Amino acid sequence: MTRGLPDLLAGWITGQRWFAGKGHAVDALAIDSLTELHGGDPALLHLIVSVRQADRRTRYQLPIGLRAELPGRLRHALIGACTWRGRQRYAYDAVHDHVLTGRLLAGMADELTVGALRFHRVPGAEIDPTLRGSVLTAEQSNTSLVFGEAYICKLFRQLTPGVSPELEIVMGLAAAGSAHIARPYGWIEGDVGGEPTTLAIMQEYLAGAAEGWTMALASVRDLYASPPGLSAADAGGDFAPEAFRLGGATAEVHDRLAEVFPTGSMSPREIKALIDRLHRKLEQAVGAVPRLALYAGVAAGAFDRLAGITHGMPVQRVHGDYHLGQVLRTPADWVVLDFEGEPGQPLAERRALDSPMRDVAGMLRSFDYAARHLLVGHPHADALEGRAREWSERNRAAFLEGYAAAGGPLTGDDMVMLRALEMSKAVYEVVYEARNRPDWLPIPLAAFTPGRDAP
Ligand SMILES: Nc1ncnc2c1ncn2[C@@H]1O[C@H](COP(=O)(O)OP(=O)(O)O)[C@@H](O)[C@H]1O
Ligand SMILES: O=P(O)(O)O[C@H]1O[C@H](CO)[C@@H](O[C@H]2O[C@H](CO)[C@@H](O)[C@H](O)[C@H]2O)[C@H](O)[C@H]1O
Repeated sequence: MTRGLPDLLAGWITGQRWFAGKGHAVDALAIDSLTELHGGDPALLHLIVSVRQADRRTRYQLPIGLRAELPGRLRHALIGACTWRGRQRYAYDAVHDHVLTGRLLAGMADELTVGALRFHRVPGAEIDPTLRGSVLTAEQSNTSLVFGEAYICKLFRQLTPGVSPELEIVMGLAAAGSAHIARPYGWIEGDVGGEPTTLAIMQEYLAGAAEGWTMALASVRDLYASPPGLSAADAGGDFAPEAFRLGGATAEVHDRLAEVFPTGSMSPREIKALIDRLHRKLEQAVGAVPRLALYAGVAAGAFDRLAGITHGMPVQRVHGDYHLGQVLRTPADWVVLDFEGEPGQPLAERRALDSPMRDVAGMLRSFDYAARHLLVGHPHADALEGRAREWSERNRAAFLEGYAAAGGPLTGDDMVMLRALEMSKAVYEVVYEARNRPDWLPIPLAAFTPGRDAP
């Protein structure tokens, strides 16, 4: 059997970008399920493992390759040597081996069931099983494989039992003919904790598209390099027209989501519960990042102002983790990716109806990130601070204008909700950056400026 494999994996998993428990020791790693997707040499094992860290248990999906000899092209993916069925094998991260990832594509094309894994093809979609897969090199919470510039297949790393909100939403929006999503082709499902669970989703790969984050950064760079005194509007590469258009696309996506999925209203009692929840999350975040205590009053004030909303607020399905890295600009329009909600949150919370301001808040935060991230470690950061603020405010305003122009609601109550949710997102980001990119911590901390109201 897999003697030694759990130990090998426990040593390796903590170093992976997608590992969510950074900063805490791994007490134990157990293999919950093992499916042999391809026998022989190379072999492909599909593992679901549980990682125990103090009182928390997190499940991860690991496609593992096994070979008697490891070719040079796979050295970087090596996990270690182990014994498999009495033979010495090199275990490695199989996502880097196109010979093995082809099995996933073929599984979806042929709608196979292999052991506990069920491969699905979207009705009417044609999948070419011969395309070669390669790993997308992006800063990601998951791992995506691009097959021949035609499809992109996202393998969820951290697993939460249940159908992924992303699959649900992409299928719903595709059926409704939304122009703002990448067409779905297939998905992989397995049982986790006794529940059918989405393990991977494959969509159309938008080969020529530019990421919103990259476009925004190019614009910020242009502004920083322009002569002093030139405004963001006059410097080359102004992003505001794109921010306006993105606001419009966001309102259209919200509109479609409200059409396809249930909607509701958040009562004043539920708003009170939301205020309590936001305060609780703030306290937890201060526990995790004590420096946040200095800024917590600004966030708490914004949360408390929600009590002034006396008529309730409309709620619906939303994106949940909306930022510039989740939108792609194709020649035609903006396309929205990754409807997963905040990674690591319980599934019920990620699927719950919420204020569409949650997404508007996420994107406003992202404009601030884009403006400020080049200042991290910059020798002239203080001198550029004013320009960062100008860029951020200009693009935040343009986004809101585009949102409102396309029918997105932005009443007084919406703005109060927006401010509270923006503060809540910044609190989340403080914890996220402390764990993943400590150098970036000043970016979300700068959000807690007293009296700063959206935009
Ligand atoms: N359909 C697509 N076409 C082209 N690139 C894509 C597509 N979907 C995702 N990407 C690229 O992959 C990156 C990560 O995708 P995402 O769904 O956000 O993964 P994660 O949930 O792991 O963050 C995106 O930022 C984008 O650059
Ligand atoms: O991996 P996901 O895309 O689902 O989201 C997580 O990682 C994001 C970072 O890649 C993080 O976003 C934060 O950084 C972005 C720039 O890299 C910035 O545009 C976002 O505004 C900021 O929140 C996201 O919060 C996290 O959930």
